[in-house]
This record gives sequence, C-alpha cells and structure tokens, in this order.
Amino acid sequence: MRVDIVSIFPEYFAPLDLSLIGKARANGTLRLVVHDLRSWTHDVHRTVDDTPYGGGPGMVMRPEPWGEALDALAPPELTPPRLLVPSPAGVPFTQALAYELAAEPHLLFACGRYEGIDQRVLDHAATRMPVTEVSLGDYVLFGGEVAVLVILEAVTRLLPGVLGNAGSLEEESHAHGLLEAPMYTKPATWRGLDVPDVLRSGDHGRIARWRRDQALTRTGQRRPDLLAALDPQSLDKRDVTA
Ligand SMILES: N#Cc1ccccc1Cn1ccc2ccc(-c3cc(N)[nH]n3)cc21
Repeated sequence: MRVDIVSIFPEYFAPLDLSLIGKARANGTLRLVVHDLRSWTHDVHRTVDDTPYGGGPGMVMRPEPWGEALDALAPPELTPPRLLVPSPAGVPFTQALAYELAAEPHLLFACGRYEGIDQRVLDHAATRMPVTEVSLGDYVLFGGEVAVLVILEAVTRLLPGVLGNAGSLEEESHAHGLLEAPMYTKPATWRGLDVPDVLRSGDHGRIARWRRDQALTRTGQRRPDLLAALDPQSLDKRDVTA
C-alpha cells in the first residue's frame, strides 16, 4: 500500500518510524511519504492560510497550495488515490472503514489545520478521485495529524503480514461487531484475584462460549448501540439462551 500524507507539521509523523508500522515501511508492505504543504507555496512567508469569507473566528487554509499538492500527488496519468480528509464533520471512522481502506492501493491524507481547508479543494478533488471526510469522534482536535496517526495504525495492522498472529484479528474488539472478552495471563492468582477457572480448564469449546458470553455482556453494558446493530443471524441460538 502506498500512503501520502500532506501536512504543515510533517514532524508529527515521526512516530511512524516506530514499532510495527516502522517494520511495515522497512519491508515494503507500507510505502509512506510525508509531505510539507508549504512545499507548494511560492511567497516568502510560505503562507497557507487566510481570513474566512463571511467573517468568523480563526483562519482557513488557502486552496492554492492544496490544489498544487493534490495535482502533484494524484497526477491524471496515474490511478487516482483515495483522498482522506480528517474533519469534525466527517463520517465516523470505524473498524469497517478501516478494513475498506486496508484494501485500497493508494491513500492520500490531507491534514487540515486552523478552521479547516477551503471547501473548493475537496469539491475539486472529488471531480477526479474518491474523497472521504472522516471523523474520529464527536470532539474537536487542533488538526488532522492525530486523526491520521490513528487511522493509519488501525489500517496498517490489517495489512497482510503486519500482525504476527492473524488469529488475533479474528478475536479482537469490533472484529465481529462485539467488544472483546476480558483477557488474563499468569500468575493464576494476583493480589488475591484469580483467573476465571474456565480459562484454565483446557476445554476450548467451553472457553469459546465463555468468551462469547462475556463479549455479549460487555457489549450490552458498554455499547448497546453495537448490539442493536448486530445482524440477528450472527447471533447463534446459544447466544440467546438465558
Ligand atoms: N476542520 C476543522 C475545525 C473546525 C472547527 C474548529 C477546529 C477545527 C480544527 N481542525 C482543523 C483541521 C481538522 C481536522 C480534523 C479535526 C477533527 C476531527 C475530529 N474527529 N475532531 N476534530 C479538526 C480539525
């Protein structure tokens, strides 16, 4: 997968040299390049923002540098990338969207700052590539960089070979639309607290049922919205027995 990120704070992405994302870049699974938006400015002050039409607080990112950056990174002769623009006004970022993005050959992230990017940048880009404004949640960040770090981590871990044990993808939270069951490791007793006996029973069928029950209980308690969204077909008959 190719990933391009455009930001006025390219140093925000230094963490992408670390850990499993760093390994994915080193082995070629992830070809990631971070670009400084100011590379596409031409004035002595390298200006990227201006006052908003219609008045209001703060500044808006100018369209010209963004237009030149997207022209350079998504030239008409190449297959267009999918443009992702973090925004408080975006669609929710979910595990389902992470899987969708993990199947894309080329992602292009536009990190806004100030009060956002001039809308015409997104409108013009949408005439030649898929554009998705994406939100991490109902709160407001300073800019898109933190959101891109989150999205990239969620997407990269889904790429083939990045996670050592692919099985762990199957059982984790949101993999089946449920929160995952509680996890335990040694010692069997810690500060007077025991690991549930079933997990030490060696009965894998019983353990799987216990984990499923725990996942359903947790999801019902913490995220009833997820439970409501579950396809009833995905709940086997044992899930509904009292
Ligand atoms: N836009 C905007 C905006 C609008 C009003 C006030 C502050 C900002 C700051 N900002 C500039 C870029 C940008 C990118 C993503 C987020 C963002 C995403 C989520 N889920 N929360 N916040 C915020 C961003």
